[in-house]
Amino acid sequence: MSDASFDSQLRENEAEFGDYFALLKPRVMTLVVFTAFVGLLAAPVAVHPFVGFCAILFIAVGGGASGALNMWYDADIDAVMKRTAKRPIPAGRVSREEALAIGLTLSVFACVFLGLATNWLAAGLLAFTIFFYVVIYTMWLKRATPQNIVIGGAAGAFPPMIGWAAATGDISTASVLMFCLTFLWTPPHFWALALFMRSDYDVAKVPMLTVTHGRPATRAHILGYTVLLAAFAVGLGFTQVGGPIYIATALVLNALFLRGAWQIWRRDEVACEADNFKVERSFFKLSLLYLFAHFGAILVEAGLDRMGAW
Ligand code: HEM
Ligand SMILES: CC(C)=CCC/C(C)=C/CC/C(C)=C/COP(=O)(O)OP(=O)(O)O
Repeated sequence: MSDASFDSQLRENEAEFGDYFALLKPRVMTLVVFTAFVGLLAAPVAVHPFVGFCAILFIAVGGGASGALNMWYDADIDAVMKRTAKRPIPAGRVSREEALAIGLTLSVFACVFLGLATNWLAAGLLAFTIFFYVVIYTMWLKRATPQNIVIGGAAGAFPPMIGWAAATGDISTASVLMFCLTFLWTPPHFWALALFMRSDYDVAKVPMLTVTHGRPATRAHILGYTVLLAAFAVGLGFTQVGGPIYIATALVLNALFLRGAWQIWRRDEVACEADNFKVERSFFKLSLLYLFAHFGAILVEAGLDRMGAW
């Protein structure tokens, strides 16, 4: 990483509150926080609303802190990619040192206060998730292997387990199943984006699958993982996490997701260039709806179970 070149061009412009907030990757973290929220509420124990609120707040702060640390380390990559060039560090509004200080401070704050508000298993899982995203994914795998997001995706899959642990103080089969759902979802989610952003990663020399193995291989990987994900996601409906509403949701969304993956697999470069990756872009958007709806359905099923128990 070229510290000097970045630091010399930093602070050309004054930072505003929005720049510091942007360091926390708030848009991506919405879904991260939602899955943590579902993990917390799906757990079969009653959590005091104030404790639940604090738990979600500290998980959100921890997630945001990991985003700031990611931006601190990846400032060189972000500066050369069109999608990320306007982020606060490459745009020269926040320095790398500030991002590092904010990321570390908020990480410690979030883990300690989550521990105090709930329990130390949840705090330990949050600390491990931040470590995994920042050190294992960002500092190591992202620049080392095209399997970066398959392995690194584990980081994004932990939040429902953290939420569950915050409520119960343990790790159970149900929370591991929620982990697996997000883990299997991450590759199609990300590779769809990589298909229409390939030139960005090319320029930044990030060994994403699209760069190292090309788009046809990436399309085949998307289809393969989507089949695996669909089998798992529908199967989940027949476990303690699922139920009829979840199954109906999963059937519809997995049919749509499989159709999208199939269409992507059959596409050639000419068609992609002609419609500016329309199919890939809508598959990426569908991936967001997909995870949101699955976790939403898990939440509804948990609520119905509780009502049945009353
Ligand atoms: C290693 C795993 C992952 C990678 C590499 C990845 C990568 C990305 C990238 C590059 C974007 C575009 C962001 C931008 O334009 O700034 C994105 C968007 C997004 N990701 Fe992921 N993602 C991963 C896992 C997750 C997980 C686990 C979640 C949630 C549980 C998630 C939720 C989102 C959301 C909500 C967006 C849309 C943000 C927007 O509206 O702009 N991602 N992802
Ligand atoms: C609670 C907690 C600590 C949650 C962390 C959740 C987490 C690891 C989410 C990963 C999602 C994400 C933004 C990946 C981006 O990859 P990238 O960094 O390569 O993307 P970029 O190019 O947009 O920076």
